[in-house]
Amino acid sequence: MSDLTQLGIAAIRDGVANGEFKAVEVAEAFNANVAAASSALNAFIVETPELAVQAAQAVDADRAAGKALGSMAGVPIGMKDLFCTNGTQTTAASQMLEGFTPTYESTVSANLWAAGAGMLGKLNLDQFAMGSSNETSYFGNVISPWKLDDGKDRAPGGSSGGSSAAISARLCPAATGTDTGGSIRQPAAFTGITGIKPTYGRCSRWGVVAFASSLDQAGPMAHDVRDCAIMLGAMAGYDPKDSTSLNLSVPNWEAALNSDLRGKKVGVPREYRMDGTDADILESWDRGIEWLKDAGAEIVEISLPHTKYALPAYYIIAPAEASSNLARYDGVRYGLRDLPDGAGLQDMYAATRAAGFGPEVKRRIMIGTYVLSAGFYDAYYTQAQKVRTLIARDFAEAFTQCDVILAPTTPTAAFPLGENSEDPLAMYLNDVFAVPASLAGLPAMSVPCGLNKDGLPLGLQIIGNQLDEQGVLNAGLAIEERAGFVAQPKKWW
Ligand SMILES: NC(=O)C[C@H](N)C(=O)O
Repeated sequence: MSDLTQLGIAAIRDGVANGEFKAVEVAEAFNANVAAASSALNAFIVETPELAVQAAQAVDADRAAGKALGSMAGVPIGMKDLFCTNGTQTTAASQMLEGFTPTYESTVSANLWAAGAGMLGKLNLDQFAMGSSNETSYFGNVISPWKLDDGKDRAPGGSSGGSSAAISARLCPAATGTDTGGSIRQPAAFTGITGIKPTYGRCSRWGVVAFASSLDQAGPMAHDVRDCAIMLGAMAGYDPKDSTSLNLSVPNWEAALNSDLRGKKVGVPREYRMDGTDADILESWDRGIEWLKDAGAEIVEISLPHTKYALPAYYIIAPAEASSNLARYDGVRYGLRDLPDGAGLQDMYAATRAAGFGPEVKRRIMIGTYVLSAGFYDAYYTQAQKVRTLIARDFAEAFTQCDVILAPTTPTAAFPLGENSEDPLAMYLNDVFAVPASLAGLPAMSVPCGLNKDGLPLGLQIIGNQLDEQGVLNAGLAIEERAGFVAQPKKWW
């Protein structure tokens, strides 16, 4: 194989296991790509080439000794900088945590290392995972490798934009993401890669910097459905350290992949045909419906009547939880401390939080504090929780009529950087198709389905019932096989 960085997880794992190439060669090839793209794409906050090589050496040694290899053996990955990594700086892309080096490892990253993966570095993201374009990062925005002739820099999506950019530019074959309201799916759609948010509770949140704890879920981002199935299998599993972790065994999703959808019903939600959605996206949705029919599925129209309330409910619940979670950054325990001369404790809190949080994080803390305040709690927070229940019920009802749901991932393709940054509502609208599944805790995936008329990637979303990652992956595979998406960004970095 001439260019090892063109390979995904399955091909690397198999090639290392068969002795076609060494894990160290793979790590070095990706390290070289990371180094070459460092300043142009800004996808990594910290690069750890030595850790990638060390993990690969251990895999090569195990293979030479005839030991059994893990499901991710020899695969170097990028780690979203929201996962605590023992001994490597973890910042959540904030000034607040700049220089914070955890003394413990998140459960998900520990699971990946135990499966034989190695770390290429910590990936950039929107600050505290709040954003849809990566422009809220304290370390500067990631630039999507996808460029058009207009020469404009485009958003790689967010919040997992370092992950999406790095995978599509072949700086890593896969990366972790987290998804609170679209943060895996929207960046995957913007960059022509695949990403799945599993059922809430599948992956432990222990050691993941908290944003909105009732919504936050980790998941894999990779080139294709098989790679996502493999990596999710390595990430997931019961963890007594996370009280919302599901005490269930992890299915072998890869072994059960099957794109034959005969006997399956695919729901197409009427309410997702929304004004403001690009014509290209609506066309790709129609094509997706035809592909799933071709795979043997029966298409049924379904109704998710409370869809239009999902976005407002999300932008109440997520900030409410964020305002509570982020109260811990007080300058006392860890992270930044700003202490003006002669100041007291209150002044220290205020100065620390004023300096350490960026504008979007402050906006959400203020919204969250407002909707939780005594006079407004019932009017906003309680109402939003009721809406959340109705949305979950809509899905439960829909899944009596279909097995999986097909929808667009985003209303538009990747937008130029700066285009939405002055208008938070326009930015939030990007999440319109993603947040309903988040509020209901359902598994949902984005699969690339083609390019729009300008040449930018588009994604289709598959939403499944609770715990039915397999159904989501199988429908995703049926789309992937028919879309034949092989486009890559033209290399300019
Ligand atoms: N964190 C996420 O899932 C991204 C979403 N756009 C948000 O800003 O909340």
